[in-house]
Amino acid sequence: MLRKFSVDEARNAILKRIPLDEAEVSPLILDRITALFGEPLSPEQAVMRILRDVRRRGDAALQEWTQRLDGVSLTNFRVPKEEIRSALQTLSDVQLNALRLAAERIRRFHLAQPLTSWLTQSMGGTLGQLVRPIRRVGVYVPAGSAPLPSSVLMSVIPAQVAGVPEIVVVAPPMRSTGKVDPVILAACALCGVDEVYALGGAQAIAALAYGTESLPAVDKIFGPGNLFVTLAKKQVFGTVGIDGLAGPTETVVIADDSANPEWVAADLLAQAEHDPLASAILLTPSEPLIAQVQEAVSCQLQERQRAEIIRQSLEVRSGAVLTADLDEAVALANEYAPEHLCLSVTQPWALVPEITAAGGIFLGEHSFEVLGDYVAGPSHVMPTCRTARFASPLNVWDFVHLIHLVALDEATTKKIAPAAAIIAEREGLDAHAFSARLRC
Ligand SMILES: NC(=O)c1ccc[n+]([C@@H]2O[C@H](COP(=O)([O-])OP(=O)(O)OC[C@H]3O[C@@H](n4cnc5c(N)ncnc54)[C@H](O)[C@@H]3O)[C@@H](O)[C@H]2O)c1
Ligand SMILES: N[C@H](CO)Cc1c[nH]c[nH+]1
Ligand SMILES: [Zn+2]
Repeated sequence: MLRKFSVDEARNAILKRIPLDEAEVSPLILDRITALFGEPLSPEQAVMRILRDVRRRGDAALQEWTQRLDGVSLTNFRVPKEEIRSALQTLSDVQLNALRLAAERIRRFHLAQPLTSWLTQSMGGTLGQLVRPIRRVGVYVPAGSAPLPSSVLMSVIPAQVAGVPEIVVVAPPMRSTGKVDPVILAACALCGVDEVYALGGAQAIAALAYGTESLPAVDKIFGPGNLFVTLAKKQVFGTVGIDGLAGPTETVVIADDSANPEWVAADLLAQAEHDPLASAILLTPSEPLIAQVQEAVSCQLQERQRAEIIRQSLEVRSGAVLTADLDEAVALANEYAPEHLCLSVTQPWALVPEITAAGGIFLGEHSFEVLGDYVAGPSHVMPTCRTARFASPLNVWDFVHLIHLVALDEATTKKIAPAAAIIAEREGLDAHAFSARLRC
């Protein structure tokens, strides 16, 4: 059931339930942690334990955590290259063509993002910035409750467009076989990735960050994941870079009377099926629409295969909120800063100038979010947990870093060095001032 909230109720309930905040984590998750770890721990503490252990004991710890959390006993995590290549044969032509179409559109979108080094001679001598791809990156591909080959494409292709030379993929092993799901391997093969490890959760993030006997560390970690993956990325930041916190999916739909309630309901349920911690919120000034969407949700839910997950996520971080008007809906969305913001209103473009925080905006009923998940073109790896207030969706700039270049000529040096000396003296840094004065 999609519950109805006033704006104030929503602010005090669904909108403040950010899963990274320990107090807001559902009791179900805490119970499972207690069962797994033998004592009550916060998700953050549980993740810290796993990270420390992998850092200390390398592959032995990976084996133990993979057994405990994913239920399989592995001694070799690297997927043989031949297994990656032959996974392509497990796909039907129709599936392969769909992935190819997605890959092509994702590549074209990212090729349109300019990555430019530049030099200027306008400030005396030469100044500039060099764009350098990151040398070795790790891409996490979720597969705990569903294998997401689309996430391979959405991270690997921007990395390739940026010119990253070494791309490593990690994905949890399947409980049934201990292997990475062939559909994930097929997506890797399609992109030409041949370094893949059967590792999931916080243990995979630890291996990428610290390195183990079998997995050389990377420089930066990318990709979406559940609460544990996201907390692990947050905790290893500094040892390695991370793209951001692309955790449990969030969708906000702003709708008016013109919206099709069936479609709105379908879009909310689509994201709610990702995770019990996913968030699916309708913001609308239309009371009749809320009733119609509630009805459509209840009806569609009966047909959905992942109804149990959807039910949980509708309980925790989801609902329909009655706003005074569309302006209030936009203001609330800006406060929440959702990963996806869908505008099912007659004039979606009119709202865009007012939107200040969201991972991606989907305009009109024909730009529904599921297209963004797979085939629209932009990466579906997007900021969650209110980080869209300051973070961006995954893009080619995430895979490079800048190096500044300073090559001043003598005349310019003589002109500006005295100012450097004066500032240094005021800072009380005598050796700096001396160095500058020597050149004046
Ligand atoms: N924001 C984005 O861009 C984006 C994109 C795609 C998917 N997602 C999100 O990715 C997530 C995928 O989650 P998933 O669970 O299906 O797969 P996952 O691969 O992210 O996580 C599975 C792993 O979590 C670990 N784990 C599970 N329970 C644990 C526990 N109690 N303690 C410690 N570790 C535990 C296990 O090691 C397991 O391998 C969803 O939340 C989905 O919404 C986000
Ligand atoms: N909705 C997810 C992003 O939050 C991406 C995804 C992958 N597969 C299906 N959906
Ligand atoms: Zn999705």
